[in-house]
Amino acid sequence: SKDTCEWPSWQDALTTCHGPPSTYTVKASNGKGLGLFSAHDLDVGEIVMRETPPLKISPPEIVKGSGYPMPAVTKLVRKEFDTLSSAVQDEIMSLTYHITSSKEATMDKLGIIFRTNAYNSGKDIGLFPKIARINHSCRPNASYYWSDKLNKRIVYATRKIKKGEEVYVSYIPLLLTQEGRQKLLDRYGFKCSCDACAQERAAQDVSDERRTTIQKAFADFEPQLTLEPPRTKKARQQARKNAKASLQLTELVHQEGLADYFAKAYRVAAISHARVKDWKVAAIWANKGYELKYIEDPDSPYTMEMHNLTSNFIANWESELQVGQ
Ligand SMILES: C[S@@+](CC[C@H](N)C(=O)[O-])C[C@H]1O[C@@H](n2cnc3c(N)ncnc32)[C@H](O)[C@@H]1O
Repeated sequence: SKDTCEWPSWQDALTTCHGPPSTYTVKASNGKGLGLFSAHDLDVGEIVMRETPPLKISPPEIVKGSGYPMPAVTKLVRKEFDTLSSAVQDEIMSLTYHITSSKEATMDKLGIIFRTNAYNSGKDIGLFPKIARINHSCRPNASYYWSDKLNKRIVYATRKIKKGEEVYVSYIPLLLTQEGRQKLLDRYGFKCSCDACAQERAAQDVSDERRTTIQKAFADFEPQLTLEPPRTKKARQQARKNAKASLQLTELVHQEGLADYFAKAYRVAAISHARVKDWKVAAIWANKGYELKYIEDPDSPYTMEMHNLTSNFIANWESELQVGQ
């Protein structure tokens, strides 16, 4: 029997196939080499795939200004690679890679494959040959995180994904203009042709403007995200302004479809409303943030923070209702 069964015919195959249905297929993606496609409809938070890295290294020290030293990384990777089965070795050697200079053409291809496809995974750097087939989008429909506990990288839907739709993650921070994003993607050796980058000029300008505004708003909010109540009249006025602006921020993030930043915006809205003692609205946003983060990792510090804030705000809201009775 196979480990997984092909979707959508897995139901017919149930009598002969004892593995779970496969949740994705890998096939050609227009202009992007191979890509990963969902084999069925996925809701927000549903898992696309989970993968244990067959190859992991504990990285050497970073050289200031130039990152990890390639010769040392390659040596470590080669040592681990030699212990793998030939099937896994072949899978790794079939991954795409990007050479950044003519000097690199003579270097060990394995090191370059590792650089193009590996991810930080806790204290180590790991290679995930299946996840490595996921292409980049500047408006992705999936995200991933590393679970130390499971020793797996987990890819999950951040927006609804239809059966047959390509799954995308982001390789870079997304709160940049199209030009800024392309500069970062140059390192990966491709011109991005995702939905967000392929828009016509006018729509592109609107999108650039939104991302720049969102970036600035997050930075401006950062020092004000404390639960300390405002003491002076001026500070109270500012806090009221902030509460309003936080709703505009969540709206902008939604308009731009940047699901990776939803939870961050909800946190800003929750804390900003708590500072003006609007406990009801604060509790609603904190709970929305909690639900999103719970999907990703029930035990992460962010999830815990949102859980504590939600219960805190609800308690305040309830005591306010009792006083009002
Ligand atoms: C980690 S691999 C992703 C899987 C790859 N398409 C393959 O065939 O193995 C990264 C490479 O995929 C291609 N790629 C990923 N996202 C892309 C995009 N949005 N537009 C064009 N090419 C893309 C680039 O060649 C990039 O170097």
